[in-house]
Amino acid sequence: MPSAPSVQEFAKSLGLKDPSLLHNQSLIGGKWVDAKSGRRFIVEDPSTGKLLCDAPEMDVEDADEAIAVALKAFDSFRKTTHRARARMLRKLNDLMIENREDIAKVIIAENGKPLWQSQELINVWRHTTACNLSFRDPSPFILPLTPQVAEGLAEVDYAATFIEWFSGEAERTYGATIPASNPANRIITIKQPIGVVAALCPWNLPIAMATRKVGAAIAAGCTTVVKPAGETPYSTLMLGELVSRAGIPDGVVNVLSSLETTPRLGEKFCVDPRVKKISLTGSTRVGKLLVKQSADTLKKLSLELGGNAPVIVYEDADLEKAAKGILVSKLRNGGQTCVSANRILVHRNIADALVKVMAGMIGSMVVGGGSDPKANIGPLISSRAVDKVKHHVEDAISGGAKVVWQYPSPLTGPQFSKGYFYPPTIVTGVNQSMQVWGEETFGPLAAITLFDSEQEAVKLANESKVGLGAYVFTKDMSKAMRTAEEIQTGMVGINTGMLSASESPFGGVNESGYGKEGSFMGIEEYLITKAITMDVS
Ligand SMILES: O=CCCC(=O)O
Repeated sequence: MPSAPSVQEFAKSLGLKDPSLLHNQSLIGGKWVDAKSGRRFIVEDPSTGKLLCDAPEMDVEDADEAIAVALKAFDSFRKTTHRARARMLRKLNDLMIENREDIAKVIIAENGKPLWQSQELINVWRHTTACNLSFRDPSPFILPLTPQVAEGLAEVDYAATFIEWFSGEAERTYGATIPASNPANRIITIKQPIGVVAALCPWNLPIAMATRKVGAAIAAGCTTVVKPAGETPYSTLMLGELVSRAGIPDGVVNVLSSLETTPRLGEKFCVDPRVKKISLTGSTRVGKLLVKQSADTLKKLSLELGGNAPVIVYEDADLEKAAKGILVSKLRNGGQTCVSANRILVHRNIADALVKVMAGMIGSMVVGGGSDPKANIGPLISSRAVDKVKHHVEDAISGGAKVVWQYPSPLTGPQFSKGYFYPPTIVTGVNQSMQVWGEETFGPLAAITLFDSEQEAVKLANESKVGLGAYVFTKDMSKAMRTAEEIQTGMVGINTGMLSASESPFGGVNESGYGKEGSFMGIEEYLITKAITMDVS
C-alpha cells in the first residue's frame, strides 16, 4: 500500500483553522482508536487523484465493541430529559456552524464537491430550503472563498439544519390518551427510544446524511454506530469530534471508518440483536441485502435508496424556471444525488427551446477541480462513476439518441489528468430501451424524452420500479397538482428543482425504500410507541 500523508499534513494542506478537529482514527466510546487488525485504507481526492490521508479499516470485532459501548451508553442516555437532549443538539449545531469552513474544506477534499457558480442558479439554490445560507449568512457567495468552499459550506449548513431541526423535535415526542371501551380502564401511549441504531451513510452528502440520522437518533434518546462511506470518512469523524465538544456523552455517537470491510460491517449490524434499528442511505441493491440479512432479528429499517427522478416539463412551462430547476437538480453535486433529475420528459413543442436555455446556462459554468478557483462543476467520485455516465451516453447513442449539446472545452490538461471528470452533456431522443431510462446515471448527463400529452407524460414518469423524487414544471397549477398526485414517488417538486429540507419528509416508495427522514416524521423512525392500560377501578 502506498503511504499516505499524516493527519497533520492533511490538515495543513487544507489550511484548517482548527487542525485538532481532523482525525484519521475511528471513534468508540469517546476514544479515538485504530482497527484491532491494524489495517488501514487510503482516501483520495477525486478531483486530483491525490492521496489525502488514511483511516482504520474497522472490522467485525471493532463493530462488536462499538455496539457494546453504544448499548452501555443507551442505558443512561435513554433516561436523559428531552430538554437536555435538545440543548446538546443546539450546542452541536452551533459548533458545526462555528467550524463550517473547516468542515467544508474536508468535504471538498474527500468528495470533490462542485458548485454551480452561475448567479442565476445560485439565486435559485440560495432561496431553497436545502441550504439555510440566507439566514446563516446573508452574503455567503461574496465571501473570499473559492466556489468549491461555498459548495462545501452549503452542505455543512444543510447538515446543521438537521441537528437544529431535531433539537426542536426532541421535545415534541408526544404520546396520546385513548378513550377505553372498558369504563374501568385508562389507556395512554408513550414514545420511547428504540435503542442502538446503526447509521449507514453515503459518500455523496457525507455529513448531511449522517446528521439527518444522528440528529433524529439523539433527539429520540438513541445511541448510534455511524458508518461513513469509505470514500468520505473525515467529515463524519469531524462530526464525532464536535459531538464530544458539544458535551454529548461518550458512546452516544460512535464512528467506524471502513472501505473493504463495509459489507461485513453491514451484515454484523443486521444480525446483531443488540442493534435495534438500521438507517441506510444507499443503493437499492444494498437495501435489499440488508432486508434479507436482518430478517432473523426483525430489525426496524429505514431505507433511503436509489431514485430515477422523472422531470415533466409541460408546454406552458416557464422555460427559464424549468431550465434552472432541472440544472439545480441535475448538477447539484455533479448529478450525484438520489433525487437528481434523470429522465427529463419534455413536451415536443418546446424541447428545442428548452435545450437552448439549458445549454446557455451550463455553457457559462466551468468544470474543474478543487485547485481551480473558477470551477463550478466538479469531478465524479470515481473512475467507475465516470465509466457509468460514458456508458449511458454511448448506449443512448447506439439506440438512436442524439447528443445535442456537450460542454465545449475538452477536459484535458494537467488539472484533469488524474481526476474523475465527465463533460456535462445533453441528449435527446431517449426511450425506454436505453439504460439511462432504467437506471440513475449519477452524473452530469441530461437525458431528454419527448411527449405529447399529460396522460403520456405521467405514464412515462411512472415507468420505474423506484420512486423517490419527481419534478413538474407548468404554469397551470391544476395540472401541476393532478400530476403530483398521480406520480408514484415519495416527493414531488412543482416548479422547483430542490426538494430537500430538514423540515420536509424525505423518502421514497416502491424500490426506493421506506421510512421518512427529516421533518416531524423523521424522529418517529427512532421511537417505539408503548400503550399503557391502567385499571382505575
Ligand atoms: O442523495 C441523497 C439525499 C439528497 C438530499 O438530501 O437532497
